[in-house]
Amino acid sequence: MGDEDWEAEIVKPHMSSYVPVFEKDRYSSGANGDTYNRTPASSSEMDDGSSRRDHFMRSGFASRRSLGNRDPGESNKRENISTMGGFGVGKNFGNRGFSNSKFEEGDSSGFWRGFQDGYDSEASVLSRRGGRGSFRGCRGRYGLRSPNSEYEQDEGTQRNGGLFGSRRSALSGAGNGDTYQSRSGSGSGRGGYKGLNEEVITGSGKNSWKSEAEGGESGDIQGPKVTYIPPPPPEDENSIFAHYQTGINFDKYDTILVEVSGHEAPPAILTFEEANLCQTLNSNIAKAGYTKLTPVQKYSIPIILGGRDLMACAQTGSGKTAAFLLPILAHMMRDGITASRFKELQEPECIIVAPTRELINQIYLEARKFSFGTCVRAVVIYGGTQFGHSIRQIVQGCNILCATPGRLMDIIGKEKIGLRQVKYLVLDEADRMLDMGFGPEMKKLISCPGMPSKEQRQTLMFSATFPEEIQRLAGEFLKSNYLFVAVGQVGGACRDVQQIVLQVGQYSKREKLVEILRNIGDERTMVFVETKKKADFIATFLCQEKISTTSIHGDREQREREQALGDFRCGKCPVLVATSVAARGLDIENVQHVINFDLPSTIDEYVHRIGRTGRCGNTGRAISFFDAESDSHLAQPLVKVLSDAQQDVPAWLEEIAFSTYVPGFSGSTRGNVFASVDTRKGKSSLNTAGFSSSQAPNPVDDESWD
Ligand SMILES: Nc1ncnc2c1ncn2[C@@H]1O[C@H](COP(=O)(O)OP(=O)(O)OP(=O)(O)O)[C@@H](O)[C@H]1O
Repeated sequence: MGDEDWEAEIVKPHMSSYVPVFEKDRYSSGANGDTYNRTPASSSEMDDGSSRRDHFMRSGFASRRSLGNRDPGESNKRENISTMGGFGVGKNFGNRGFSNSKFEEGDSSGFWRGFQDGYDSEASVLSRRGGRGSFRGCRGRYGLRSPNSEYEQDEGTQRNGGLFGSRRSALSGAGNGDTYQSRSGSGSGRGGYKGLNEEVITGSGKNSWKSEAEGGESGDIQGPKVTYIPPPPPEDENSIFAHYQTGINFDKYDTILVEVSGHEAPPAILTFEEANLCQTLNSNIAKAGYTKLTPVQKYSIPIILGGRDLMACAQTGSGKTAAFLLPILAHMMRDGITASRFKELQEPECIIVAPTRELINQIYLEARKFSFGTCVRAVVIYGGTQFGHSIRQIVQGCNILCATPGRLMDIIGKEKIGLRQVKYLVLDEADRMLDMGFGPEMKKLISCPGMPSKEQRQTLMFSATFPEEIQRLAGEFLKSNYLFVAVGQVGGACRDVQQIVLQVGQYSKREKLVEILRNIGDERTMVFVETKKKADFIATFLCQEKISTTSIHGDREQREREQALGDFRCGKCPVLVATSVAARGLDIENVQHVINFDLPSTIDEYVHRIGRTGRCGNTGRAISFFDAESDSHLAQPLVKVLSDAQQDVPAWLEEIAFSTYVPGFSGSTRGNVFASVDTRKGKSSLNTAGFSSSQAPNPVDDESWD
């Protein structure tokens, strides 16, 4: 089958908005590509299976402390993969996929294999390239990713920036054309490097964060100008307050154990009335359909109202957004905020940052909802949209600025935002915001001229996962007496999600996926894959199978991303194929199923992904395809997550976990199943409001896992 035939064969009868572009050039670029040699992650130091199992059991497999350990040996091994691959034998996608096989052919020799090989080749090529992305490692100690991941490719490019070097500087300085964006085309085609999950990274030198603005969004790397202007948010009250129903398990939230650590935590509140919010806020809360506080709200609201810094960790879908928005708005109302008006330089009182465009937009809509009828004006700005549009939104007035990091830094560089008035800095998905991807940007933000010091502002961090390393980094942003709220287990999966893990080899995945989706029928389903190309491929494949599907990933234009999300939300396309860009935060009504076609590289991402279902007391189901060849490093943490969420653990998964178990590592690497609670421990005082209570300080050691 020639290239033309291939293009003709992709029939899209059920595609609405999703129009993948299969450019032959893109897929034949693997001519010199090298194979990524998947390395089984079992690297136990023990030879004998039974003694390994004994040791495994003795070492307390069921205890968090042992389970959380990631094998550094494995980490090293995985780090080296790209290097190995770099000298491996190349396979050409074009030859194997297009020329020799038809799309419908068997998995082992057909397109699928060709796609995989071509894809892997490309990843290897990227990771080998000199200068920018020459060596890829794990995300510090807490970010193992397979080398073929979208994230990893980006990460490799930014790695030269060093742990807290400038992501942008690192990208822009090299000046060679051998960049990710030069390959990936559409979504990042405006010339900027599309960093991590979402941002366009441009610029050069020490003031590189100014360049997106000054260079008309393309900075010093040439590319088309971004002209996309997102549609305005709904104006009618019904749409603003549209919400979905809490589920049958909403009341069970009350039984979740909550721990607050840090000194002099204010007592939790049990009702909205106790929060003493102003009438307008109360009315908005009622219109939003909130009658009862969720646990994270019960604890966080009084803490924030009391002016304290906060790090809060609560399960996915349990209302963290309102937990910070409501008290911030209450403060603003109480302090008598001045109504926004047109000014060239706006000085917002609150800045909220989140890692992805869709998520920050969602937070903005929530802020707009809760501030309805007040003089507080929320504004959202994010990459992939016309820069001038962002500026126009801001100059009209801005009390709460919701932004993705890249666009925020650019707008600050353009001097449209002054930071002197900032009283609240919120990092949603804070562990993501502080990791090596966005950490440098966040550090720059807090050291920008005018930004009040941490003593003078209130800093709030929220996530469902909080690795210990990240908690330690967070200290730089927070006052030393910050409070730590842990609802349930830090990093634990939501119990309302039924988790099923199936052992499926990579060449059987498509067939299994179709089988499952046919059984599911029209129920909304998110299918997660590891790479952008695979997202395109699987979406196309499903459409060809007559399953209405759309896709979202970082190579799609922002317009397409929003259209895809819209089509999924309204049910026009009940299947959304997504990369990690959609793993965190997205709150979409009626997502009944999450399918991990590819498991993510870290257990945290798994927790976030499956949290797209089973939200707000509703139930959901997550099915994960576990490929023993590539996913064995996840076996241990997966067993832990499953058992802690009281899910069935397949015997075969336990076996793999046994066989890959390596004793003797302390629980502090990113492979941890969970971070412990508050890394400061020893200052712990549990809540006094009825869930559990203990004033006894805990020693700072691994025992804090329990
Ligand atoms: N007290 C409440 N009563 C009813 N619904 C609520 C309440 N609090 C939040 N919700 C709703 O629950 C849903 C999930 O909330 P939210 O998106 O804030 O969760 P989250 O904890 O931030 O999740 P994630 O970890 O995935 O980001 C939203 O639709 C929100 O409007």
